[in-house]
Amino acid sequence: MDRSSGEQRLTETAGSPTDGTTGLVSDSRELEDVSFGAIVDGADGSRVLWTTPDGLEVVGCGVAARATASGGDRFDRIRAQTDETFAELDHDGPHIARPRAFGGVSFHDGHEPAEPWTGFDAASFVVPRVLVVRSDEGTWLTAVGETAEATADRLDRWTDRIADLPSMQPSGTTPGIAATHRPTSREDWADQVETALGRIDRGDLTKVVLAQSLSVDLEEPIDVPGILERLRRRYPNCYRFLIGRETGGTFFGAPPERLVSKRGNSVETEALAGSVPRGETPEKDDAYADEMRDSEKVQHEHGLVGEAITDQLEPLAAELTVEEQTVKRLANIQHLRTPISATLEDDRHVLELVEALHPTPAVGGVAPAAAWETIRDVETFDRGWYAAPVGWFDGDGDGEFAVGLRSGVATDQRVTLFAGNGIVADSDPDDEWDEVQLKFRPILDELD
Ligand SMILES: C=C(O[C@H]1C=CC=C(C(=O)O)[C@@H]1O)C(=O)O
Repeated sequence: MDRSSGEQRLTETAGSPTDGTTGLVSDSRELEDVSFGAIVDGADGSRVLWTTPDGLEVVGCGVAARATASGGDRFDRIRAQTDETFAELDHDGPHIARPRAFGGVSFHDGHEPAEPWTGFDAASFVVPRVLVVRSDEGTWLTAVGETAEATADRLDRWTDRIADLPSMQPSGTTPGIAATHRPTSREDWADQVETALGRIDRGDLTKVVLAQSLSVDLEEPIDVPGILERLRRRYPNCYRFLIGRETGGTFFGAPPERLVSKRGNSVETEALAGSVPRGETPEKDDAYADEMRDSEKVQHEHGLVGEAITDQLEPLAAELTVEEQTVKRLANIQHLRTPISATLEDDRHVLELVEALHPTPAVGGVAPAAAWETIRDVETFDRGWYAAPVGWFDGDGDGEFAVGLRSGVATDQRVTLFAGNGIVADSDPDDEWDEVQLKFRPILDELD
């Protein structure tokens, strides 16, 4: 371990990240099992964690290459930078352990990083210097450096550091809540929903997702890896992510919703919209689920999401399948879910699909421009990276993105949480308020 500072921190600061014009070398080594929480917990500087409901887990530390962009062409600009990085990157190791770029984009393309989003540009990805990947193909350590020697040296140092870490990381204790602040009061919310309903009534739009933020002052510094470990146990069928910046905060969450995954020409996505609580007994649980399935309002709200996704994918797909609707049950809430898969007509980068799909009406609305305008007009906080794509891609343009929901951005002793709900013609402000509060719960419950 690097103990030069006197602390047992895993720093990865040597050298400056490449801008894509100098080549990189990466190499991998198989590891015994290791606590991913302990790696992230011990890391200083840039760190990422990504886990999927189907069992892929990745942590990354340091920055071998970085791509940032803002404005309407941010996706193209990220691609241009990372295409160059990956073209110059020579990987020696199994495919599962290949270097990947992790990051995300902001909900609005005009985003400017300001508190609590300091450090989070409108689009930003890093290829970490060190990656640890766990899947059914084993656990692998990958190091990335400017030369074969630097990479081999990094691989040796990190093998030793990781061997010193505990193989089980305690999942920690809650930090305690000192105070909460709501930029959106109940009255503000009722007004915002009424404004949206007025626009829906006028025919400007049919659906808009309105959101709220909730700032929480903590009694102790937050332990984000510990919270994510506890969320793993309580929400096993959700993604989990953490994006920590050298300066600025840590964005993290446990989203239930896949935006898109792409491997070769196979694409998987889903419509996830419509919410009811869990029942206290199996009978009440089923009754809520039936109520959601039978609700014309919820089916309308859900159907708009499926239609928008298929409209976006159809021009790119040789084949498109909309599967049967199901109910996705999480520990505290149930959602309507329709899986959608496609075979692409031509070779595409996953970022092209992300750009085409974001924002789906599960977080934006229909028509998109009118929904966007309504969100900008009525919301009283900065969405930042909330409800926006977060995930990874590789040098082949394959990758996976979740929607950054059930999420928050943390700085030392403050965390700002976000949650929203779809508003359609029959929405009632009080019911919508209650559903939004349910969506704060996954992280809020881990704070106190
Ligand atoms: C906007 C959120 O949830 C979306 C995903 C599932 C169900 C939703 C709903 O019922 O409105 C939302 O579309 C959020 O969690 O902040």
